[in-house]
Amino acid sequence: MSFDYDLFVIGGGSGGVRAARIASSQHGARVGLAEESRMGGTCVIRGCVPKKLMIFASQAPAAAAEARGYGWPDADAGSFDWPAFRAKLHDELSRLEGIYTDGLRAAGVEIHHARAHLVDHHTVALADGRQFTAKHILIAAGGRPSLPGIPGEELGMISDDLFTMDRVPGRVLVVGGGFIACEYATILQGLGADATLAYRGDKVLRGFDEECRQLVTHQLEHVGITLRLNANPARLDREGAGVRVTYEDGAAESYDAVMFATGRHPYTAGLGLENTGVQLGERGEIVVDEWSQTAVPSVYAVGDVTDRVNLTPVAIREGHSFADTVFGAQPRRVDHDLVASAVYVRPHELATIGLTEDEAADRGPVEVYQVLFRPMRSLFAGSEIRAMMKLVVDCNSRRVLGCHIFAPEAGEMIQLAAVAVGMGATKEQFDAAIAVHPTLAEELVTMRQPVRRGGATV
Ligand SMILES: Cc1cc2nc3c(=O)[nH]c(=O)nc-3n(C[C@H](O)[C@H](O)[C@H](O)COP(=O)(O)OP(=O)(O)OC[C@H]3O[C@@H](n4cnc5c(N)ncnc54)[C@H](O)[C@@H]3O)c2cc1C
Ligand SMILES: NC(=O)c1ccc[n+]([C@@H]2O[C@H](COP(=O)([O-])OP(=O)(O)OC[C@H]3O[C@@H](n4cnc5c(N)ncnc54)[C@H](O)[C@@H]3O)[C@@H](O)[C@H]2O)c1
Repeated sequence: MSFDYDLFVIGGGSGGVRAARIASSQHGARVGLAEESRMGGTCVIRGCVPKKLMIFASQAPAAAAEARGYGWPDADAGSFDWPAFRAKLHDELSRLEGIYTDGLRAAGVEIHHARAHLVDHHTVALADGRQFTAKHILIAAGGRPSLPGIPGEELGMISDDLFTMDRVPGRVLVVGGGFIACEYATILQGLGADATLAYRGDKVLRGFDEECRQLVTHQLEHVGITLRLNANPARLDREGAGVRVTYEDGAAESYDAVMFATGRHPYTAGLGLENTGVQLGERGEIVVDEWSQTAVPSVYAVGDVTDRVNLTPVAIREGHSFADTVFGAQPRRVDHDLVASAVYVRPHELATIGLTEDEAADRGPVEVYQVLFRPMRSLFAGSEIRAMMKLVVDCNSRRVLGCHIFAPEAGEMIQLAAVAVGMGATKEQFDAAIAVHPTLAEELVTMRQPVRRGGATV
Protein backbone atom coordinates (compact mmCIF):
# COMPACT_ATOMS: atom_id res chain seq x y z
CA MET A 1 0.00 0.00 0.00
CA SER A 2 1.33 3.46 -0.79
CA PHE A 3 0.90 6.35 1.63
CA ASP A 4 0.95 10.14 1.22
CA TYR A 5 3.62 10.32 3.94
CA ASP A 6 5.96 7.97 5.76
CA LEU A 7 5.19 9.92 8.93
CA PHE A 8 2.44 12.32 9.93
CA VAL A 9 3.05 14.24 13.18
CA ILE A 10 0.20 15.81 15.14
CA GLY A 11 1.60 18.72 17.15
CA GLY A 12 4.42 21.17 16.49
CA GLY A 13 5.79 21.38 20.03
CA SER A 14 9.02 20.12 21.55
CA GLY A 15 8.48 16.41 20.82
CA GLY A 16 6.74 16.68 17.45
CA VAL A 17 9.15 19.15 15.90
CA ARG A 18 12.22 17.12 16.87
CA ALA A 19 10.74 13.85 15.62
CA ALA A 20 9.65 15.39 12.30
CA ARG A 21 12.97 17.10 11.67
CA ILE A 22 15.11 14.04 12.44
CA ALA A 23 12.89 11.60 10.51
CA SER A 24 12.98 13.87 7.46
CA SER A 25 16.47 15.37 7.41
CA GLN A 26 18.48 12.48 8.85
CA HIS A 27 16.51 9.43 7.82
CA GLY A 28 14.94 10.55 4.54
CA ALA A 29 11.31 10.05 5.55
CA ARG A 30 8.51 11.97 3.81
CA VAL A 31 6.99 13.88 6.72
CA GLY A 32 3.86 15.99 7.22
CA LEU A 33 3.12 17.88 10.44
CA ALA A 34 -0.06 19.58 11.63
CA GLU A 35 -0.02 22.37 14.21
CA GLU A 36 -3.30 24.00 15.23
CA SER A 37 -1.75 26.96 16.99
CA ARG A 38 1.77 28.42 16.92
CA MET A 39 4.84 26.42 15.96
CA GLY A 40 7.04 25.65 18.96
CA GLY A 41 4.25 24.53 21.29
CA THR A 42 3.97 25.04 25.01
CA CYS A 43 7.66 25.45 25.81
CA VAL A 44 8.39 28.12 23.24
CA ILE A 45 5.10 30.02 23.11
CA ARG A 46 3.54 29.72 26.60
CA GLY A 47 5.94 27.85 28.86
CA CYS A 48 9.68 27.58 29.51
CA VAL A 49 10.87 30.42 27.28
CA PRO A 50 8.49 33.31 28.10
CA LYS A 51 8.44 32.12 31.74
CA LYS A 52 12.24 32.32 32.02
CA LEU A 53 12.32 35.75 30.38
CA MET A 54 9.74 36.92 32.91
CA ILE A 55 11.82 35.48 35.72
CA PHE A 56 14.71 37.60 34.46
CA ALA A 57 12.47 40.68 34.28
CA SER A 58 11.16 40.10 37.78
CA GLN A 59 14.65 40.04 39.30
CA ALA A 60 15.36 43.73 38.75
CA PRO A 61 14.18 44.98 42.18
CA ALA A 62 16.24 42.31 43.98
CA ALA A 63 19.26 43.10 41.79
CA ALA A 64 18.92 46.79 42.69
CA ALA A 65 18.67 45.91 46.39
CA GLU A 66 21.82 43.84 46.10
CA ALA A 67 23.59 46.66 44.30
CA ARG A 68 22.77 48.96 47.23
CA GLY A 69 24.44 46.41 49.47
CA TYR A 70 27.53 46.66 47.28
CA GLY A 71 27.94 50.40 47.56
CA TRP A 72 25.51 51.77 44.99
CA PRO A 73 23.18 53.71 47.30
CA ASP A 74 21.04 55.09 44.50
CA ALA A 75 20.43 51.77 42.74
CA ASP A 76 16.71 51.44 42.12
CA ALA A 77 14.82 49.34 39.60
CA GLY A 78 12.31 52.15 39.05
CA SER A 79 8.90 51.27 37.64
CA PHE A 80 8.20 48.27 35.43
CA ASP A 81 6.83 49.01 31.96
CA TRP A 82 4.74 45.89 31.38
CA PRO A 83 3.35 46.87 27.94
CA ALA A 84 6.86 47.58 26.65
CA PHE A 85 8.22 44.33 28.06
CA ARG A 86 5.23 42.35 26.77
CA ALA A 87 5.67 43.73 23.24
CA LYS A 88 9.35 42.79 23.28
CA LEU A 89 8.54 39.37 24.70
CA HIS A 90 6.10 38.63 21.91
CA ASP A 91 8.56 39.82 19.27
CA GLU A 92 11.02 37.30 20.68
CA LEU A 93 8.44 34.49 20.67
CA SER A 94 7.59 35.31 17.03
CA ARG A 95 11.28 35.17 16.18
CA LEU A 96 11.61 31.74 17.78
CA GLU A 97 8.42 30.53 16.11
CA GLY A 98 9.95 31.58 12.78
CA ILE A 99 13.12 29.65 13.55
CA TYR A 100 11.11 26.49 14.30
CA THR A 101 9.06 26.86 11.13
CA ASP A 102 12.09 27.57 8.93
CA GLY A 103 13.99 24.66 10.48
CA LEU A 104 11.21 22.23 9.68
CA ARG A 105 10.84 23.51 6.12
CA ALA A 106 14.61 23.31 5.58
CA ALA A 107 14.46 19.70 6.79
CA GLY A 108 11.83 18.96 4.13
CA VAL A 109 8.81 18.67 6.43
CA GLU A 110 5.45 19.77 4.98
CA ILE A 111 3.66 21.95 7.52
CA HIS A 112 -0.13 22.11 7.76
CA HIS A 113 -1.42 24.95 9.92
CA ALA A 114 -4.54 23.16 11.04
CA ARG A 115 -6.01 20.98 13.73
CA ALA A 116 -5.74 17.26 12.98
CA HIS A 117 -7.45 14.11 14.16
CA LEU A 118 -7.14 10.42 13.43
CA VAL A 119 -9.65 8.80 11.08
CA ASP A 120 -8.12 5.33 11.29
CA HIS A 121 -4.76 3.68 11.98
CA HIS A 122 -3.16 5.24 8.89
CA THR A 123 -5.31 8.30 8.10
CA VAL A 124 -5.33 11.82 9.48
CA ALA A 125 -7.98 14.47 8.71
CA LEU A 126 -7.37 18.20 8.98
CA ALA A 127 -9.91 20.76 10.14
CA ASP A 128 -10.15 22.08 6.56
CA GLY A 129 -11.38 18.67 5.40
CA ARG A 130 -8.22 17.42 3.71
CA GLN A 131 -7.11 13.88 4.53
CA PHE A 132 -3.69 12.27 4.36
CA THR A 133 -2.53 8.71 4.74
CA ALA A 134 0.70 7.88 6.53
CA LYS A 135 2.62 4.70 7.23
CA HIS A 136 3.23 5.98 10.77
CA ILE A 137 1.39 8.59 12.85
CA LEU A 138 3.03 10.33 15.81
CA ILE A 139 0.79 12.03 18.36
CA ALA A 140 2.65 14.85 20.09
CA ALA A 141 -0.33 16.94 21.16
CA GLY A 142 0.99 17.99 24.57
CA GLY A 143 -1.09 18.93 27.61
CA ARG A 144 -3.57 21.53 28.79
CA PRO A 145 -4.04 23.25 32.17
CA SER A 146 -6.45 21.51 34.55
CA LEU A 147 -8.92 23.52 36.62
CA PRO A 148 -10.09 22.37 40.06
CA GLY A 149 -13.79 22.14 39.16
CA ILE A 150 -15.13 24.77 41.59
CA PRO A 151 -17.92 27.31 41.03
CA GLY A 152 -16.71 30.50 39.35
CA GLU A 153 -13.38 29.04 38.19
CA GLU A 154 -13.90 30.66 34.77
CA LEU A 155 -13.08 33.97 36.50
CA GLY A 156 -9.52 32.75 37.06
CA MET A 157 -6.56 32.83 34.70
CA ILE A 158 -4.40 29.89 33.62
CA SER A 159 -0.66 29.86 32.99
CA ASP A 160 -1.08 30.81 29.30
CA ASP A 161 -2.63 34.12 30.42
CA LEU A 162 0.47 35.37 32.24
CA PHE A 163 2.06 36.44 28.99
CA THR A 164 -0.90 38.35 27.58
CA MET A 165 -2.46 40.02 30.64
CA ASP A 166 -3.34 43.72 30.29
CA ARG A 167 -1.55 44.78 33.43
CA VAL A 168 0.36 43.30 36.34
CA PRO A 169 -2.41 42.74 38.91
CA GLY A 170 -2.22 44.53 42.25
CA ARG A 171 -3.41 41.70 44.51
CA VAL A 172 -3.16 38.28 42.92
CA LEU A 173 -3.89 34.78 44.18
CA VAL A 174 -1.99 31.84 42.69
CA VAL A 175 -3.62 28.48 43.44
CA GLY A 176 -1.45 25.35 43.55
CA GLY A 177 1.88 24.23 44.92
CA GLY A 178 3.72 22.72 41.96
CA PHE A 179 6.32 24.00 39.51
CA ILE A 180 4.04 26.57 37.89
CA ALA A 181 2.48 27.94 41.09
CA CYS A 182 5.88 28.51 42.72
CA GLU A 183 7.46 30.06 39.64
CA TYR A 184 4.47 32.25 38.77
CA ALA A 185 3.98 33.54 42.32
CA THR A 186 7.68 34.45 42.33
CA ILE A 187 7.40 36.25 38.99
CA LEU A 188 4.27 38.19 39.91
CA GLN A 189 5.68 39.26 43.27
CA GLY A 190 8.94 40.32 41.60
CA LEU A 191 7.05 42.41 39.07
CA GLY A 192 5.36 44.33 41.86
CA ALA A 193 2.16 42.40 42.53
CA ASP A 194 1.07 41.58 46.05
CA ALA A 195 0.97 37.79 45.57
CA THR A 196 -0.69 35.14 47.71
CA LEU A 197 -0.12 31.44 47.07
CA ALA A 198 -2.83 29.07 48.29
CA TYR A 199 -1.85 25.44 48.53
CA ARG A 200 -3.85 22.56 49.95
CA GLY A 201 -0.78 20.91 51.56
CA ASP A 202 1.61 22.15 54.24
CA LYS A 203 4.68 22.56 51.97
CA VAL A 204 4.94 23.30 48.25
CA LEU A 205 6.49 21.01 45.62
CA ARG A 206 5.19 17.61 46.60
CA GLY A 207 7.49 14.86 45.32
CA PHE A 208 10.70 16.84 45.88
CA ASP A 209 13.14 16.20 48.72
CA GLU A 210 11.42 17.13 52.01
CA GLU A 211 14.10 19.58 53.19
CA CYS A 212 14.11 21.25 49.80
CA ARG A 213 10.34 21.65 49.99
CA GLN A 214 10.76 23.32 53.36
CA LEU A 215 13.39 25.70 52.03
CA VAL A 216 11.36 26.73 48.97
CA THR A 217 8.26 27.23 51.11
CA HIS A 218 10.26 29.44 53.45
CA GLN A 219 11.80 31.39 50.55
CA LEU A 220 8.41 32.15 49.03
CA GLU A 221 7.47 33.86 52.29
CA HIS A 222 10.87 35.50 52.58
CA VAL A 223 10.41 37.29 49.26
CA GLY A 224 7.08 38.66 50.45
CA ILE A 225 4.54 36.19 49.07
CA THR A 226 1.66 35.53 51.47
CA LEU A 227 1.27 31.78 51.94
CA ARG A 228 -2.09 30.23 52.66
CA LEU A 229 -1.12 26.63 53.40
CA ASN A 230 -3.62 23.84 54.01
CA ALA A 231 -6.09 26.10 52.23
CA ASN A 232 -8.08 25.64 49.06
CA PRO A 233 -10.53 27.93 47.29
CA ALA A 234 -14.08 26.59 47.27
CA ARG A 235 -15.65 29.21 44.98
CA LEU A 236 -14.92 32.41 43.05
CA ASP A 237 -17.37 35.29 42.62
CA ARG A 238 -17.04 38.44 40.60
CA GLU A 239 -16.59 41.55 42.74
CA GLY A 240 -16.41 44.75 40.71
CA ALA A 241 -13.33 44.43 38.51
CA GLY A 242 -11.86 41.80 40.85
CA VAL A 243 -12.65 38.39 42.26
CA ARG A 244 -13.90 37.35 45.69
CA VAL A 245 -12.45 33.98 46.74
CA THR A 246 -14.17 31.90 49.40
CA TYR A 247 -11.93 29.21 50.86
CA GLU A 248 -13.04 25.76 51.98
CA ASP A 249 -12.77 26.82 55.64
CA GLY A 250 -15.23 29.67 55.02
CA ALA A 251 -12.66 32.50 54.98
CA ALA A 252 -13.02 34.95 52.08
CA GLU A 253 -10.55 37.36 50.43
CA SER A 254 -10.69 39.77 47.50
CA TYR A 255 -8.09 39.82 44.75
CA ASP A 256 -7.62 41.70 41.49
CA ALA A 257 -6.84 38.42 39.76
CA VAL A 258 -6.69 34.68 40.44
CA MET A 259 -4.44 32.25 38.59
CA PHE A 260 -4.93 28.50 38.69
CA ALA A 261 -1.78 26.39 38.56
CA THR A 262 -3.51 23.19 39.56
CA GLY A 263 -1.80 20.77 37.21
CA ARG A 264 -2.06 19.80 33.56
CA HIS A 265 -3.66 16.90 31.72
CA PRO A 266 -2.84 15.18 28.41
CA TYR A 267 -4.57 16.90 25.50
CA THR A 268 -6.37 14.01 23.83
CA ALA A 269 -9.84 15.52 23.44
CA GLY A 270 -11.08 15.46 19.85
CA LEU A 271 -8.07 13.52 18.55
CA GLY A 272 -10.30 10.80 17.11
CA LEU A 273 -8.70 8.11 19.26
CA GLU A 274 -12.08 6.35 19.43
CA ASN A 275 -11.55 5.58 15.72
CA THR A 276 -8.45 3.60 16.66
CA GLY A 277 -7.32 1.01 19.17
CA VAL A 278 -5.10 3.54 20.98
CA GLN A 279 -5.52 3.07 24.74
CA LEU A 280 -5.84 5.80 27.37
CA GLY A 281 -4.59 5.35 30.94
CA GLU A 282 -6.09 6.43 34.26
CA ARG A 283 -4.86 10.01 33.94
CA GLY A 284 -6.12 10.33 30.38
CA GLU A 285 -2.63 9.75 28.99
CA ILE A 286 -1.91 7.84 25.80
CA VAL A 287 -0.48 4.52 26.89
CA VAL A 288 2.80 3.70 25.14
CA ASP A 289 5.54 1.13 25.58
CA GLU A 290 9.27 1.80 26.02
CA TRP A 291 9.50 2.62 22.28
CA SER A 292 6.68 5.19 22.55
CA GLN A 293 4.48 2.83 20.52
CA THR A 294 0.74 2.65 21.31
CA ALA A 295 -1.39 -0.50 21.17
CA VAL A 296 -1.78 0.28 17.44
CA PRO A 297 1.52 -0.61 15.71
CA SER A 298 1.39 2.33 13.26
CA VAL A 299 0.62 4.94 15.94
CA TYR A 300 3.23 6.34 18.35
CA ALA A 301 3.02 9.12 20.97
CA VAL A 302 5.64 11.27 22.70
CA GLY A 303 5.79 14.15 25.17
CA ASP A 304 3.23 15.43 27.65
CA VAL A 305 0.37 13.59 25.95
CA THR A 306 1.91 10.39 27.35
CA ASP A 307 2.34 11.92 30.85
CA ARG A 308 5.65 10.26 31.60
CA VAL A 309 8.07 13.05 32.65
CA ASN A 310 6.51 16.32 31.48
CA LEU A 311 9.58 18.35 30.63
CA THR A 312 10.78 19.75 27.32
CA PRO A 313 14.11 17.90 27.10
CA VAL A 314 12.27 14.64 27.77
CA ALA A 315 9.74 15.28 24.98
CA ILE A 316 12.63 16.15 22.66
CA ARG A 317 14.54 12.99 23.57
CA GLU A 318 11.43 10.85 23.11
CA GLY A 319 10.77 12.41 19.69
CA HIS A 320 14.37 11.95 18.59
CA SER A 321 14.50 8.35 19.84
CA PHE A 322 11.25 7.56 18.04
CA ALA A 323 12.63 8.91 14.75
CA ASP A 324 15.92 7.02 15.10
CA THR A 325 14.13 3.81 16.07
CA VAL A 326 11.45 3.78 13.40
CA PHE A 327 13.19 5.49 10.48
CA GLY A 328 16.90 5.18 11.23
CA ALA A 329 17.15 1.50 12.20
CA GLN A 330 18.85 2.72 15.41
CA PRO A 331 16.62 1.48 18.24
CA ARG A 332 16.77 3.90 21.16
CA ARG A 333 14.86 3.89 24.43
CA VAL A 334 14.56 6.84 26.80
CA ASP A 335 15.60 6.35 30.41
CA HIS A 336 12.96 8.21 32.43
CA ASP A 337 14.53 7.34 35.78
CA LEU A 338 17.31 9.88 35.89
CA VAL A 339 16.03 13.24 34.67
CA ALA A 340 17.33 16.48 36.16
CA SER A 341 14.96 19.37 36.70
CA ALA A 342 14.92 22.88 38.15
CA VAL A 343 12.24 25.06 39.67
CA TYR A 344 13.02 28.65 38.76
CA VAL A 345 12.05 30.37 41.98
CA ARG A 346 14.11 33.31 43.22
CA PRO A 347 16.57 34.23 44.61
CA HIS A 348 17.52 30.56 44.99
CA GLU A 349 16.45 27.97 42.46
CA LEU A 350 15.77 24.38 43.41
CA ALA A 351 17.43 21.82 41.17
CA THR A 352 17.56 18.10 41.53
CA ILE A 353 18.69 14.84 39.98
CA GLY A 354 18.04 11.32 41.19
CA LEU A 355 16.36 10.09 44.35
CA THR A 356 15.12 12.14 47.28
CA GLU A 357 16.50 11.18 50.68
CA ASP A 358 13.28 9.34 51.55
CA GLU A 359 13.18 7.45 48.25
CA ALA A 360 16.79 6.37 48.61
CA ALA A 361 16.33 5.38 52.25
CA ASP A 362 13.40 3.15 51.27
CA ARG A 363 15.74 1.18 49.04
CA GLY A 364 18.65 0.60 51.37
CA PRO A 365 21.22 2.12 53.73
CA VAL A 366 22.22 5.68 52.84
CA GLU A 367 24.54 8.41 54.00
CA VAL A 368 23.42 12.01 53.69
CA TYR A 369 25.97 14.74 53.08
CA GLN A 370 24.54 18.18 53.45
CA VAL A 371 25.62 21.77 53.86
CA LEU A 372 23.45 24.76 54.68
CA PHE A 373 25.18 28.11 54.30
CA ARG A 374 24.75 31.79 53.55
CA PRO A 375 26.33 32.43 50.13
CA MET A 376 29.14 34.99 50.13
CA ARG A 377 27.47 37.21 47.56
CA SER A 378 24.07 37.68 49.17
CA LEU A 379 25.47 37.67 52.70
CA PHE A 380 27.71 40.63 51.88
CA ALA A 381 24.68 42.47 50.51
CA GLY A 382 22.87 41.93 53.79
CA SER A 383 20.71 38.88 53.08
CA GLU A 384 20.35 36.08 55.59
CA ILE A 385 18.93 33.60 53.06
CA ARG A 386 20.61 30.20 53.12
CA ALA A 387 21.59 27.88 50.31
CA MET A 388 21.65 24.10 50.60
CA MET A 389 23.47 21.27 48.85
CA LYS A 390 22.74 17.66 49.58
CA LEU A 391 24.13 14.38 48.31
CA VAL A 392 22.39 11.11 49.09
CA VAL A 393 24.86 8.24 48.90
CA ASP A 394 24.28 4.48 48.75
CA CYS A 395 26.30 3.00 51.67
CA ASN A 396 27.01 -0.22 49.81
CA SER A 397 27.97 0.92 46.31
CA ARG A 398 29.06 4.46 47.41
CA ARG A 399 27.19 5.81 44.41
CA VAL A 400 25.56 9.22 44.61
CA LEU A 401 21.87 8.42 44.22
CA GLY A 402 20.54 11.94 44.55
CA CYS A 403 21.84 15.48 44.34
CA HIS A 404 19.70 18.41 45.48
CA ILE A 405 20.76 22.04 45.21
CA PHE A 406 18.93 25.09 46.54
CA ALA A 407 21.06 28.04 45.51
CA PRO A 408 21.34 30.84 42.94
CA GLU A 409 21.61 29.32 39.45
CA ALA A 410 21.09 25.82 40.82
CA GLY A 411 19.67 24.81 37.42
CA GLU A 412 23.03 25.54 35.84
CA MET A 413 24.87 23.50 38.47
CA ILE A 414 22.60 20.45 38.34
CA GLN A 415 23.18 20.10 34.60
CA LEU A 416 26.83 19.24 35.32
CA ALA A 417 26.11 17.16 38.41
CA ALA A 418 23.67 15.18 36.23
CA VAL A 419 26.57 14.01 34.06
CA ALA A 420 28.41 12.59 37.07
CA VAL A 421 25.30 11.06 38.68
CA GLY A 422 24.27 9.58 35.33
CA MET A 423 27.71 7.96 35.00
CA GLY A 424 27.24 6.35 38.41
CA ALA A 425 29.85 8.48 40.18
CA THR A 426 30.67 7.55 43.77
CA LYS A 427 30.96 9.98 46.65
CA GLU A 428 34.71 9.44 46.57
CA GLN A 429 34.80 10.45 42.89
CA PHE A 430 32.94 13.66 43.76
CA ASP A 431 35.53 14.24 46.52
CA ALA A 432 38.42 13.60 44.11
CA ALA A 433 37.46 16.67 42.08
CA ILE A 434 39.49 19.62 43.30
CA ALA A 435 37.24 22.54 44.15
CA VAL A 436 36.91 25.69 42.06
CA HIS A 437 37.23 28.51 44.54
CA PRO A 438 35.44 30.72 45.43
CA THR A 439 32.24 29.32 44.00
CA LEU A 440 28.98 27.97 45.35
CA ALA A 441 29.39 24.68 43.52
CA GLU A 442 32.62 23.85 45.32
CA GLU A 443 30.45 22.79 48.28
CA LEU A 444 29.41 19.76 46.21
CA VAL A 445 32.93 18.34 46.31
CA THR A 446 33.98 19.41 49.82
CA MET A 447 31.40 17.75 52.06
CA ARG A 448 33.48 15.25 54.04
CA GLN A 449 31.31 14.00 56.92
CA PRO A 450 27.80 12.62 56.56
CA VAL A 451 25.23 14.55 58.60
CA ARG A 452 23.26 11.34 59.12
CA ARG A 453 22.98 7.73 58.12
CA GLY A 454 19.71 5.96 57.58
CA GLY A 455 17.62 3.85 55.35
CA ALA A 456 16.44 0.30 55.12
CA THR A 457 18.97 -2.40 55.91
CA VAL A 458 19.20 -4.85 53.06
C1 LIG B 1 4.05 27.45 32.17
C2 LIG B 1 4.94 26.29 31.83
C3 LIG B 1 6.29 26.36 32.09
C4 LIG B 1 7.11 25.30 31.76
N1 LIG B 1 8.45 25.42 32.05
C5 LIG B 1 9.27 24.39 31.74
C6 LIG B 1 10.66 24.51 31.98
O1 LIG B 1 11.15 25.52 32.48
N2 LIG B 1 11.46 23.47 31.63
C7 LIG B 1 10.95 22.32 31.06
O2 LIG B 1 11.72 21.42 30.74
N3 LIG B 1 9.63 22.19 30.84
C8 LIG B 1 8.78 23.19 31.16
N4 LIG B 1 7.45 23.07 30.92
C9 LIG B 1 6.94 21.81 30.32
C10 LIG B 1 7.15 21.80 28.79
O3 LIG B 1 6.64 22.98 28.23
C11 LIG B 1 6.46 20.58 28.19
O4 LIG B 1 6.90 19.42 28.85
C12 LIG B 1 6.77 20.45 26.71
O5 LIG B 1 6.37 21.60 26.00
C13 LIG B 1 6.06 19.21 26.13
O6 LIG B 1 6.25 19.13 24.75
P1 LIG B 1 5.21 18.34 23.84
O7 LIG B 1 5.82 18.27 22.47
O8 LIG B 1 4.80 17.10 24.47
O9 LIG B 1 3.91 19.25 23.80
P2 LIG B 1 3.67 20.78 23.46
O10 LIG B 1 4.91 21.58 23.52
O11 LIG B 1 2.53 21.18 24.31
O12 LIG B 1 3.22 20.75 21.94
C14 LIG B 1 2.00 20.20 21.53
C15 LIG B 1 1.54 20.97 20.30
O13 LIG B 1 0.51 20.24 19.68
C16 LIG B 1 -0.46 21.13 19.17
N5 LIG B 1 -1.68 20.34 19.03
C17 LIG B 1 -2.36 19.71 20.00
N6 LIG B 1 -3.38 19.00 19.48
C18 LIG B 1 -3.34 19.20 18.13
C19 LIG B 1 -4.13 18.73 17.06
N7 LIG B 1 -5.16 17.90 17.26
N8 LIG B 1 -3.80 19.13 15.80
C20 LIG B 1 -2.76 19.96 15.58
N9 LIG B 1 -1.97 20.43 16.57
C21 LIG B 1 -2.27 20.04 17.83
C22 LIG B 1 -0.51 22.23 20.24
O14 LIG B 1 -1.02 23.41 19.69
C23 LIG B 1 0.96 22.34 20.62
O15 LIG B 1 1.61 23.33 19.86
C24 LIG B 1 6.58 24.12 31.19
C25 LIG B 1 5.22 24.04 30.94
C26 LIG B 1 4.40 25.11 31.26
C27 LIG B 1 2.93 25.01 30.97
N1 LIG C 1 10.80 24.46 35.63
C1 LIG C 1 10.21 23.47 35.00
O1 LIG C 1 10.84 22.52 34.52
C2 LIG C 1 8.70 23.47 34.85
C3 LIG C 1 8.00 24.63 35.06
C4 LIG C 1 6.64 24.60 34.91
C5 LIG C 1 5.99 23.44 34.55
N2 LIG C 1 6.71 22.31 34.35
C6 LIG C 1 6.03 21.05 33.98
O2 LIG C 1 4.65 21.27 33.86
C7 LIG C 1 3.95 20.39 34.72
C8 LIG C 1 2.70 21.05 35.20
O3 LIG C 1 3.00 22.04 36.18
P1 LIG C 1 1.96 22.37 37.31
O4 LIG C 1 2.62 23.23 38.32
O5 LIG C 1 0.68 22.83 36.71
O6 LIG C 1 1.61 20.95 37.88
P2 LIG C 1 2.11 20.15 39.15
O7 LIG C 1 1.53 18.82 39.01
O8 LIG C 1 3.56 20.33 39.38
O9 LIG C 1 1.37 20.91 40.35
C9 LIG C 1 -0.01 21.00 40.42
C10 LIG C 1 -0.39 21.56 41.79
O10 LIG C 1 -1.78 21.81 41.83
C11 LIG C 1 -2.33 21.24 43.00
N3 LIG C 1 -3.70 20.84 42.67
C12 LIG C 1 -4.07 19.91 41.76
N4 LIG C 1 -5.42 19.82 41.73
C13 LIG C 1 -5.90 20.72 42.62
C14 LIG C 1 -7.19 21.09 43.05
N5 LIG C 1 -8.29 20.52 42.54
N6 LIG C 1 -7.31 22.05 43.98
C15 LIG C 1 -6.21 22.63 44.50
N7 LIG C 1 -4.96 22.32 44.13
C16 LIG C 1 -4.81 21.38 43.22
C17 LIG C 1 -1.43 20.07 43.32
O11 LIG C 1 -1.51 19.74 44.68
C18 LIG C 1 -0.07 20.62 42.92
O12 LIG C 1 0.48 21.35 43.96
C19 LIG C 1 4.95 20.06 35.82
O13 LIG C 1 4.67 18.86 36.46
C20 LIG C 1 6.24 20.02 35.06
O14 LIG C 1 6.37 18.72 34.51
C21 LIG C 1 8.05 22.30 34.49
